[in-house]
Amino acid sequence: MDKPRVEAAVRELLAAIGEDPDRPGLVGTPDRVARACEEIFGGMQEDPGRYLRKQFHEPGNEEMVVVRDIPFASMCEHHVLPFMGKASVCYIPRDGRITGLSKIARCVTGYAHRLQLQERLTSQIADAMVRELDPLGVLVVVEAEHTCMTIRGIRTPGAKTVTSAVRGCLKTDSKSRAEALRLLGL
Ligand SMILES: Nc1nc2c(ncn2[C@@H]2O[C@H](COP(=O)(O)OP(=O)(O)OP(=O)(O)O)[C@@H](O)[C@H]2O)c(=O)[nH]1
Ligand SMILES: [Zn+2]
Repeated sequence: MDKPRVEAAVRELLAAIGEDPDRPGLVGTPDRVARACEEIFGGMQEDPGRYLRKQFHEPGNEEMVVVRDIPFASMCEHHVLPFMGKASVCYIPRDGRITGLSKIARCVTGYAHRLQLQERLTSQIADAMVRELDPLGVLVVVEAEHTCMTIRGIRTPGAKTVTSAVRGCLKTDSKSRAEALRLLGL
């Protein structure tokens, strides 16, 4: 990220909305916003799938694993406003190829820290699981509230968007999928 350029843009935005960027309350704002951007968009400079490379081998284990309700905050690419919610990831390892549980949450956070669409965020998490673990199946469910729908526009606070991405046997085997959805509490 080009921090000086972000700072200049924020200063310009403040002026454009009719503010005085030099008033005492705002002098530090471009720097603060730029630092916030480094954090909020930090996932653009990394491959969040890399976290999943921390793996363990539990030979023969092909039992379902669920990490549920991982909180995240992301930014919608249409309005550059936050959308927040939780992601749940279910997978069935292939011959005991498992990853660290926290690494799944780190992967979610990494992809969330980009300008996103909820649908893309959901697919990217599922595809990273497939790429890094070659599991038998993956199901990702993301539920979020978009502030572009709550603080502006249609103004429907409480409206939730739910997206899913399904790969492998969880797509083809309805019994396994039903079990996954049960473990996800859906
Ligand atoms: N599919 C999808 N749409 C999103 C997401 N985040 C925001 N949106 C939508 O993007 C759309 C952009 O529509 P536009 O008509 O171009 O923008 P707008 O005039 O600000 O639309 P309104 O929000 O309806 O006022 C809106 O319907 C948003 O609700 C997302 O993650 N996925
Ligand atoms: Zn939006």
